[in-house]
Amino acid sequence: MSTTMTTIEALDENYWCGNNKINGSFGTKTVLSEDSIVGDFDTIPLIDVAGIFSPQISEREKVAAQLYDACTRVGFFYIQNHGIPQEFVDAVFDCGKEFFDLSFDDKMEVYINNTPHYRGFTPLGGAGSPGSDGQGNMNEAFDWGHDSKLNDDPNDKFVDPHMRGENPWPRQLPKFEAVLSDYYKRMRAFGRILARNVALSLGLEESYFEPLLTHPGCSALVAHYPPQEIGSRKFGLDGHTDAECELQGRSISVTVADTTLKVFTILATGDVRALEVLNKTGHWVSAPPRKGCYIVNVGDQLQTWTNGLYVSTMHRVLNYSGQERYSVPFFFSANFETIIKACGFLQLQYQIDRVVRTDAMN
Ligand SMILES: O=C(O)CCC(=O)C(=O)O
Ligand SMILES: [Fe+2]
Repeated sequence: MSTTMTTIEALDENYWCGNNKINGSFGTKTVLSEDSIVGDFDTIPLIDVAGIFSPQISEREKVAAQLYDACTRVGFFYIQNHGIPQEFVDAVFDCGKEFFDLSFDDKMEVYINNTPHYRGFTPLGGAGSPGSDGQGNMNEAFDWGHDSKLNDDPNDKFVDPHMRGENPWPRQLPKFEAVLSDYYKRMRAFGRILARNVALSLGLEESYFEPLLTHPGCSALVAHYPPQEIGSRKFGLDGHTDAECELQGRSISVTVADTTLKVFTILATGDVRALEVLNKTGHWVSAPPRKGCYIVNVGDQLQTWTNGLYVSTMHRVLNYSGQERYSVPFFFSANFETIIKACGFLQLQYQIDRVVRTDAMN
């Protein structure tokens, strides 16, 4: 096995498949209804994360306890008081809108398939499973991620030819690269702090993940979802978890090469409601934007690291709002060459958890 790829190791038979899937493959959970419901939004917790910046361990522990609760029960949570100024977010949205307003030919100059490392422009309908009209998801997007200019690790020896590569920037928009690069650096810095609190929430040393986050293969995208006809059975983005384990149409479930997996996603939603999260009873619950908040969700890496204790929950986008929608997910990932495997301590922990739950049911 090469050490220049992100790998999910085969999981032991006690691996619990979260609420959605087995060993990283999609969609084993039964969806009881295709229609969304106006859900109880309290089921997606709101966490004030100001305490993660506190020098006092008691403050950090208070946040960690809430993270534990949200990540084990839901896999999604809102965060407020995250310290990222709104103008940084707005600037990325503005750049995204300018980009999507370019002509199709201009956008195609940075076509994603012109790079081997998944960067640049995906046209409307160009990703996801094609429907009866041959079109995929009803969104267009621009992806960017780790490259030599964004790297902040002088010891980064990662040389994989597939994920290692430069971002193609649109020549028509002079500020685009600077704005998206600034945002990337800020979100990576925030992700590293949040990862310390995730470690604390798991009863690990706060620095536990740090050696794996020195040149993390984070990526981000700005997406545009045009309004969809109500009731149309097209998706803005079809049901998925944040694994992105798909390469050239092949779904890869156990060993994942040439792609990055997500530890967690930090999503700026804009102000248009369209995101839906599959809750534990198999219903799609709307997750509306909340002012000043990001939505964070557990990705497949974290689900694997925690042996399924933290759940990577399925979600989708349906834009029935009648408005143009934009969103900016930032996918926080580990170093490309990290081998992702469930930690022994957490395997034990989860087995104990499961015994307790079984006892409680009897
Ligand atoms: O735009 C959204 O609300 C969600 C986007 C998303 O789930 C993704 O890009 O993985
Ligand atoms: Fe997602």
